[in-house]
Amino acid sequence: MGQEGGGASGRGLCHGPAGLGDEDGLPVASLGVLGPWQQQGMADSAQAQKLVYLVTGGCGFLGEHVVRMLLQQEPRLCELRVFDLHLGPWLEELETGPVQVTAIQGDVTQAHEVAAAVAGAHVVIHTAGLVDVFGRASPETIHEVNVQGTQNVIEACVQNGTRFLVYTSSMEVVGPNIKGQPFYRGNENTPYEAAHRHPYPRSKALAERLVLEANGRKVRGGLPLVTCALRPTGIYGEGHQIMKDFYHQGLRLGGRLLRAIPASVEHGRVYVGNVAWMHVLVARELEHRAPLMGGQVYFCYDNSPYKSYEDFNMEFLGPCGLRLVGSRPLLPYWLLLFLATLNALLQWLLRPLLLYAPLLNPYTLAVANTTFTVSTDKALRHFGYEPLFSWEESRARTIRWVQAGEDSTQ
Ligand SMILES: NC(=O)c1ccc[n+]([C@@H]2O[C@H](COP(=O)([O-])OP(=O)(O)OC[C@H]3O[C@@H](n4cnc5c(N)ncnc54)[C@H](O)[C@@H]3O)[C@@H](O)[C@H]2O)c1
Ligand SMILES: CC(C)CCC[C@@H](C)[C@H]1CC[C@H]2[C@@H]3[C@H](O)C=C4C[C@@H](O)CC[C@]4(C)[C@H]3CC[C@]12C
Repeated sequence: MGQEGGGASGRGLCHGPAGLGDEDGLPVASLGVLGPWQQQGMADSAQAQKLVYLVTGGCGFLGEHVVRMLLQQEPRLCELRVFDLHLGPWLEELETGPVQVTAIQGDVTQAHEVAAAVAGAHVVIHTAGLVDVFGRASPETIHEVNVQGTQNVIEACVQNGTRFLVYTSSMEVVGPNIKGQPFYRGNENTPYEAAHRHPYPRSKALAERLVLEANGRKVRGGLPLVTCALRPTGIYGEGHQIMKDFYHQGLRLGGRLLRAIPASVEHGRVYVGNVAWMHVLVARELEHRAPLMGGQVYFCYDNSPYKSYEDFNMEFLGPCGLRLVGSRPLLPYWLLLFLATLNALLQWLLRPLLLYAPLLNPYTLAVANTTFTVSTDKALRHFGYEPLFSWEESRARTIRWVQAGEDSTQ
């Protein structure tokens, strides 16, 4: 991918918020996008292309879906900036088209890099984050990326006159909490004691609070910032690495996975395409419904069935040839907890020598073993959200992706 110095190219075509100028300083690469079908859609639209969007973490699992969804579903898009620590090779596949796609390699912990990327953007969708519940990164690093990174994004919006900020939060901002209390098909108003010890949910909760408290702050030019936060449950779909890990583990075990969690424990899941669609809709509607939506949180939901983590995975892994052995957990809970604790101890002991970060640890066991599901229509009431993909389609797409055996989401 070619890289350019200086400000993001293509901005001359789009007008920044309140006519603010751009800043220089980041390595960027401009990529035209949109297939012919999308271009047709644009031609049909009477709306002028004028908006500049920035997606942080745009090369991650969710971020890539948000980027592709914006290109398909946001006809007013003029420039789409994709900001990530690691730019994905798939960006290169995007062809020249009416929307300018600008790839920006940058780090959210570096305030000047974020400010340069935000300059001239109308809307920021902040999905970048360090998703680590396995002890791969230090608590300090998780805090720096998730909390300081989010603060940098907010300040960049304020400095640059960018008025609309959508933050990808997480269900873990609420729970499961350290007491392992169930949250059964709750909504945004369901009382629940949100108490965290783990660095990841703690960082997401702090970052979410920063975003919500920033709602109403005056940005450059004097208008108020409008923010909101989306809280996905466990996301699945094309690009979901943990699903692939379970698939390969099952293949290694001769086509079997061993049940560890009771089937009665419900774990909330949502299809990545619907999460992306919800981000696009929120970003679009924030301007018109600022008094209603500003400072609000929304769980991300769709029609995926309520099941245990393992039973849900079998909806995809079953058709790929795997079998879940046991109608009840094959190991007693106390033994699983012992193994999880042993893993944590080994991680700590081995840390000076190597990184030992298995999927099973006391925290992941608690999350998988505690009912946490949502049932709400807040997003429908506030901004007309309905899932774009049915459960059948979400399932079929995910199965196709697991079977394809590649890492691309397409
Ligand atoms: N995966 C889930 O089930 C889930 C559920 C709820 C919420 N979320 C949230 O959704 C967001 C995206 O998660 P994901 O599952 O796509 O994770 P991911 O790791 O696939 O994507 C995160 C992206 O952020 C980028 N990033 C990390 N540190 C960065 C930095 N310092 N500067 C710039 N970019 C950086 C990564 O390179 C990556 O591309 C995260 O904020 C996460 O907390 C994820
Ligand atoms: C006990 C073992 C059999 C299974 C271990 C599974 C474990 C790795 C899974 C279970 C639940 C998963 C989390 C859940 O889906 C929701 C989220 C929220 C999101 O913000 C980040 C990812 C995360 C924590 C999932 C990580 C993997 C978990 C813990």
